[in-house]
Amino acid sequence: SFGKIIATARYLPEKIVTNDDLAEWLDTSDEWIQSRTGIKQRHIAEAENTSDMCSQVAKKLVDHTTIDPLSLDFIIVATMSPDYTSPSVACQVQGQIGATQAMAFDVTAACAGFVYALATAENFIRGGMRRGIVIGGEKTSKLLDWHDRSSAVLFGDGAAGVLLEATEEPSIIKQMLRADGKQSQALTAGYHANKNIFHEEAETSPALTMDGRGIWNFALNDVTKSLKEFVGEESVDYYLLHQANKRIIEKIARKMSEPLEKFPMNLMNYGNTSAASIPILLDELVETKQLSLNGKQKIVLTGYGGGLAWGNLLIQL
Ligand SMILES: O=C(O)C1CCN(c2ccc(-c3cc(CO)ccc3Cl)cn2)CC1
Repeated sequence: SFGKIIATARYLPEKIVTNDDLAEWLDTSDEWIQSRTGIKQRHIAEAENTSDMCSQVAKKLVDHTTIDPLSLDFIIVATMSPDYTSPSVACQVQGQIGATQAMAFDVTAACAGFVYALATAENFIRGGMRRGIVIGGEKTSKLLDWHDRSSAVLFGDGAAGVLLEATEEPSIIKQMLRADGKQSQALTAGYHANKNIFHEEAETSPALTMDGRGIWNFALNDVTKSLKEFVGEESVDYYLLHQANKRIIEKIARKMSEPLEKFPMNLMNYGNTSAASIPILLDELVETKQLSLNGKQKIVLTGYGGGLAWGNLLIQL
């Protein structure tokens, strides 16, 4: 069997923080942020943690499809901002929705996480599993240095995901997963103090660090080159790229010699939601009926970011 996306759902925390809000304590401006990133606002979770947002997504997927949670074989959550290292967010979600027959684990691949997780789920279905949930969820706001204007303005919180079911026709027809660990320091977050009773290491800040230039070049070179090879002569209706930066997406569209209309963007409303960015965009496109889950349209999902990791999926919806 093959996996088919049966339903999509998203959850954004209520609080909206605008560029002007950030300018109240950061030396930045709405003009700078919008012109350089395309971002106008972002949602920031307050009391809710990553597992709470992911559980909301799982609840929506179960409620909208009226499936029995006990019929779920797997729950996979892609996140770089888990509540804990143990238990996984996926296990927390599994408990919240009572899907006690499902195996559950997290995937850590930063902004490529959802693509890695969906490819992993497809492989489980090809291996015999029948139904599962794949979620990308982030609360990067708890990892940021909120006084570093170069990174604090870029990120937002949120979660979104899909319900995947076994069918006879292939839908996720091609996958490519890549990594370049030599550039692992280009985006770091959540470093755990490396100390125990026997060894003390100089304290390193756990705050997110980003080599913007390094990731920018990686996106325009490695990611774009892979995307060109991956797509080949396929005719693609929509490219759902990780929503990191408006100018990057425009440059990739040009390098692909494809019209910008094929590269929908919602980063202006959410900022960079890391592993949640692609499923949030997918759910919005389904909601506005630009995409329908009836097997006609061909889309490509492209995640790229910390690791460095990146990946492409070609899906006939
Ligand atoms: O000065 C400027 O114009 C700055 C230059 C640096 N910028 C960047 C650089 C890299 C990213 C980025 C981040 C991730 C992590 O999810 C993944 C993919 C990308 Cl391409 C986002 N913004 C912001 C505007």
